Amino acid sequence: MTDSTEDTENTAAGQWWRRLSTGLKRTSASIGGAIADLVTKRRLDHAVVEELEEALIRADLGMETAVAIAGKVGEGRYDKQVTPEEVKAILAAEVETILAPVAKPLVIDPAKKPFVVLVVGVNGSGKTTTIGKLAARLTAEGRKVVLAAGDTFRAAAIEQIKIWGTRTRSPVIAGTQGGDAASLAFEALETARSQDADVLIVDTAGRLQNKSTLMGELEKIVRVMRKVDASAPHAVLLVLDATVGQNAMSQVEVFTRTAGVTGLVMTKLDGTARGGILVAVAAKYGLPVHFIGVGEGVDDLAPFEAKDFAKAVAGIE
Ligand SMILES: Nc1nc2c(ncn2[C@@H]2O[C@H](COP(=O)(O)OP(=O)(O)OP(=O)(O)O)[C@@H](O)[C@H]2O)c(=O)[nH]1
Repeated sequence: MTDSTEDTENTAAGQWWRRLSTGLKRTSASIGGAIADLVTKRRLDHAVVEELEEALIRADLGMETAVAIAGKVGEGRYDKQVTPEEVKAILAAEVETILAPVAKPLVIDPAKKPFVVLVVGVNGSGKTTTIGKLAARLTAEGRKVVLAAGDTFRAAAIEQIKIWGTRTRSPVIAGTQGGDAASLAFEALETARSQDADVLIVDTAGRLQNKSTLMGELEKIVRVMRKVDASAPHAVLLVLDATVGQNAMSQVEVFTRTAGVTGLVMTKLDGTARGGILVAVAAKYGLPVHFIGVGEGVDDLAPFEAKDFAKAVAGIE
């Protein structure tokens, strides 16, 4: 590796770190503020540990995780003066331990051509934006991507996908609003195959209010695509909006049952003080987390990295 490549990589990594830590400011400020308030002037005691537990629960890390982490902070430190930095370091280490096993890249198997990625999630969770960002990333890596505007429920979603298609020079297979999503997915897979595409990304509607319709529609999309490729879809990504907090848990439950989710993307971590929800989801479900989103821009989606995320949540610079 030449020096200049190394520089570029360092800069890119540095830029992402800034985006991530800025994006997670609301979460880290809430936790960090609580830690500073709690331990700056007091020796560690039961009450401090309990208050820390509460701060972690408020940041949506989940009851069990919050209790476990606060317990770790207390271990062997009662009646001692600890610094906020020490507590943040323990917090980051514990969060990293929980997240490391789930931080897994989305691996595009070149033997599957096209590699079919089905994207599911409730309305407004950020599916379409994530698909656009993902298409940008994959095309930048030299892959040929085709997009399927399978959220036929909303005209705006179809338009949005088309814009991303133009931006990333990816063909978009789109029907009309109210059209049949499954036949669109079928047509998209045939087209992607005939165009020798590497990846097909399929958007879907996410009307959670009617679970049986949702289930029926997703099952139909899968069934129909399997007529073209019996192994499709090769990845089913569930897009979760971090701002919904604990509600994300029930979404994971519904979609894993109905859509055979293989991995998660968590968006809008920049818009909430409760980014700890990612930790709670990881601790409970153990599903791979592939990407996180910290903004609306094309560069605001990055592969999920446990150590960086843990440091950002704890507010370590
Ligand atoms: N701040 C922030 N906004 C995001 C992020 N990801 C998506 N958004 C915004 O969230 C809104 C909803 O995103 P969409 O991509 O339209 O969501 P969707 O799940 O496709 O929604 P439907 O088309 O209604 O199913 C848009 O305004 C996006 O710009 C993120 O990581 N951070």
